Amino acid sequence: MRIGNGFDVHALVAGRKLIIGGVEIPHETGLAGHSDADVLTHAVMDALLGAAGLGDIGRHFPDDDPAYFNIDSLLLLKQVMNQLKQHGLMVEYIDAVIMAQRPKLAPYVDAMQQRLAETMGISESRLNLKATTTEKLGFVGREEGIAAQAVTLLKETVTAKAVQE
Ligand SMILES: Nc1ccn([C@@H]2O[C@H](COP(=O)(O)O)[C@@H](O)[C@H]2O)c(=O)n1
Ligand SMILES: C[C@@]1(CO)OP(=O)(O)OP(=O)(O)OC[C@H]1O
Repeated sequence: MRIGNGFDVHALVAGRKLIIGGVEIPHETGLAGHSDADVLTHAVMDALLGAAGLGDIGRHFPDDDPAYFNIDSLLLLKQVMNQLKQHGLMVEYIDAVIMAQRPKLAPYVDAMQQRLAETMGISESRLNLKATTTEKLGFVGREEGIAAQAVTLLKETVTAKAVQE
């Protein structure tokens, strides 16, 4: 088993879409970034890459590369899953929390879970998503940004074990 954690923050600004976990959420502000700024998907990717010993998303998808301008982060997540497969790694479990003062995310959590699980090719039972406010404290509480944190366990497939031995 291998453990990984990922953390990401994006600023809330006017004139951008709010996309979290691949789901577009109606809101008066959205997340700023070079990509679609899907803060949850970024945290999940960083957790997966960390557990695989493959660095971080900035190393794989540089934020000055025009190829990633406004890109759908789910496409990047698919690429991360391909990397895991090549290294003989499978997702055992992912648990993640989104920190947002507003909007209320509970109505969208099931849809995010479906989108992420489908993109990763894993059962929804291997993924748990949560949301919390920060009780109006800090940059999240002032609605200046949204943060997300993910923890994952990866297991080695039989092929990977054979290569190691
Ligand atoms: N943006 C958010 C934040 C929280 N929730 C849900 O509300 C519950 C209580 O949040 P507290 O920060 O007051 O602990 C939390 O467990 C979430 O279910 C939400 O939907 N959207
Ligand atoms: C995926 C990338 C690609 O530019 O997305 P960004 O929107 O720049 O977001 P950030 O989390 O700051 O860095 C990760 C980048 O690799």
